[in-house]
Amino acid sequence: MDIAIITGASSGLGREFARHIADRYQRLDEIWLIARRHERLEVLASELAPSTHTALRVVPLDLADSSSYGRLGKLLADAKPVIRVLVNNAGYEREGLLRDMRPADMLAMIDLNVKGVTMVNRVFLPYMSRGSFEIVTGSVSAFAPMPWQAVYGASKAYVRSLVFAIREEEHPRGVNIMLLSPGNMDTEMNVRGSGGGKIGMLPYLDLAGTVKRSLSLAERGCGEYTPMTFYKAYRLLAKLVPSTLMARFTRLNSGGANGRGL
Ligand SMILES: NC(=O)C1=CN([C@@H]2O[C@H](COP(=O)(O)OP(=O)(O)OC[C@H]3O[C@@H](n4cnc5c(N)ncnc54)[C@H](OP(=O)(O)O)[C@@H]3O)[C@@H](O)[C@H]2O)C=CC1
Ligand SMILES: CC(=O)[C@H](N)C(=O)O
Repeated sequence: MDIAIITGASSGLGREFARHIADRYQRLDEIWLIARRHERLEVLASELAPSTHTALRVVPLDLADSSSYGRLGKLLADAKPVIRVLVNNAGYEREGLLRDMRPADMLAMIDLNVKGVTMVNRVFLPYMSRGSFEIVTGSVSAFAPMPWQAVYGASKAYVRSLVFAIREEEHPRGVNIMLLSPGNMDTEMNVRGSGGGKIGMLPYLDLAGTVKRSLSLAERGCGEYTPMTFYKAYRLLAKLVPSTLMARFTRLNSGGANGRGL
């Protein structure tokens, strides 16, 4: 049985990936939609069902919760699928001065963006084989230290390092892993116009275009995709300039520039 799996499918970028995957890979036997909000996933599955022959499986799980990995392992052991497409996308973001942040928010970012993204790989990679590919959603926030997004940025820097390492591990057996590093997207996490910092004034990506291009690049074996010239230039700048200076630059563009600090 050939399947695709999308984490964080209940909204934003993940939901867009689910729509495009259902349309683009009509020969899949199943698409598994994972997130916490069960009803949202059911609505998406019923929206997609009329236009695809692929079965849609709703898998409501909290990927920050360690017990979920065992439950996924059991599902996989029962179904014994070949995972053709994996979109490891679920993520959580809260901003603020680290010394003022709610510990629960900080832990939620670490538990999902670091532990969850890692364990999704551990659980699913053994079921991928030659020709399969994975897209992992990082962020431009990984390129340089981000005051007011210190934990989030660091969690995405972890993702970036993890992806490039396991990409090499998987390359010999023909499984491609691609890091997608988006800039601003108008989703529940980052509703356009809602933030106080200057980061919200930076360009927003087109979700459909980002998803289409990500899928075609990952199919072709690409390792890294940062949409938009603006964010590609920022990636290059962050490579050339020392991190301590970059952090000063990113502070001026963050919530801190407005004294927001949440
Ligand atoms: N929006 C932006 O500007 C940017 C976003 N990103 C990254 O893009 C990815 C997608 O985010 P985006 O679509 O923007 O935001 P959304 O908030 O719209 O989507 C986040 C998704 O992750 C799911 N999720 C959150 N917590 C958990 C959890 N504990 N277990 C399982 N699923 C969870 C949510 O579903 P549910 O609540 O139902 O569990 C939802 O489906 C994230 O990794 C984010 O960090 C990167 C750069 C910029
Ligand atoms: C560009 C951003 O700061 C965004 N909020 C993100 O999630 O990385």
